[in-house]
Amino acid sequence: MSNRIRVAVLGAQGRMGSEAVRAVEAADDMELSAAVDRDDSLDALTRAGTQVAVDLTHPDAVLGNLEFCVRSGIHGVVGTTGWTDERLARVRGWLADSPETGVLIAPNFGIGAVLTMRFAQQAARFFESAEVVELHHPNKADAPSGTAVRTARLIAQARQDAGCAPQPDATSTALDGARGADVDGVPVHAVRLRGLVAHQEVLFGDEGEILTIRHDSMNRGSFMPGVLLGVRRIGTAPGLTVGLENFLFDEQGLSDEPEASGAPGAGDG
Ligand SMILES: NC(=O)C1=CN([C@@H]2O[C@H](COP(=O)(O)OP(=O)(O)OC[C@H]3O[C@@H](n4cnc5c(N)ncnc54)[C@H](O)[C@@H]3O)[C@@H](O)[C@H]2O)C=CC1
Ligand SMILES: O=C(O)C1=N[C@H](C(=O)O)C[C@H](O)C1
Repeated sequence: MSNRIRVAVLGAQGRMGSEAVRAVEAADDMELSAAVDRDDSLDALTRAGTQVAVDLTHPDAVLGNLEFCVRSGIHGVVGTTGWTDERLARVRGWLADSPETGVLIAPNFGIGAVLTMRFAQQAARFFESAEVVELHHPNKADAPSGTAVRTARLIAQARQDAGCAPQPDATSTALDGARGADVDGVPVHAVRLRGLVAHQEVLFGDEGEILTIRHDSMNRGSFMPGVLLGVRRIGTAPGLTVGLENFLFDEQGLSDEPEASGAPGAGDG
C-alpha cells in the first residue's frame, strides 16, 4: 500500500480548488482521493480512504463539510473564510469527540501574507495609528477578507498588550463605511476591483513617518506551497490550529517571537 497522503479537495471546481487539485496531483508524497464540488456527496471522501480534506468552498458550506470530515476522522486543511468565535467553538466541539483528528484553519496560505501579519504584529506598538487596506477580485464573497480581519486583530492585541492608547481619529461626521470596518479599534478597508487577485497593505503612522507593509498574491499558485505544508503537517497536529504560522515558523526553525497566533478570535479567517 502506498504511503502517500490521500487528499480530497472540496470546492474542486473553484478558483482555489482547481489549483489545489493540480498541486496535490503534482506532489510526490500525495495522491488525490476525491475532487468534490457543490452537490457532490461527501461519502466519496470516506469511500476513497481520504486522510486529509482541503476545504476551499464558501463560508456557507465549510462548517457542514468540516463536521462531516471530523466525525469521519478525516483531517481538515481549511482556506475558506468567514470564521467567528462561535464557529471556531463548534469545530473545537467536534474535535473534542475525535481527539486524534486535526484541523488547520489558515486565513491565508501565502508565505508572504503570513509574514505580513507577523511583521504587522511586531510593528503595531511603535505607531500611534494603524489601518488595514485589503484589495481583491470582485468575485470574492466576503468583506473584509479573512486575512485583513486576522491582521487587524493581531495588531489590536499587540497594541493592547503594550498598553497603547486608542488611535487618534477626530472624525465626527462620516458617510456610512467611509472609515471602513472597525475590527477591535483598527479600521479595515476593502477594495473590490477587476484585475486584482489578493493584496493587502498595512499602514502605520506616527509623527513624521509612515510604515507601509504590502503583500501581493499575483496568482493562486502563490497559495499552494502553504496548502501542501498544511496537508503534510496536519496529520501530526491533533485539535484546532489557526494560522499557517504555527507550522511555517516551526518548519523554518524561526523564532516564534512575538507570540504566535495561539489564541484565535472572532473573524480569524
Ligand atoms: N486561505 C487562503 O489562502 C485563501 C482562501 N480563499 C478562500 O477560499 C474560498 C474559496 O475561494 P475561491 O476559490 O476564490 O472561490 P470559488 O467561488 O472560485 O470556488 C468555490 C467552489 O466551492 C464550490 N462549493 C460551494 N459549496 C460547496 C460545497 N458545499 N461543497 C463542495 N464545494 C462547494 C463552488 O461550487 C465553487 O466551485 C473563499 O472563502 C476564499 O476567501 C481564497 C484564496 C486564498
Ligand atoms: O477570496 C480570496 O481570493 C482570498 N481569500 C482569503 C481571505 O479572505 O483572506 C485569502 C486571500 O486574501 C485570498
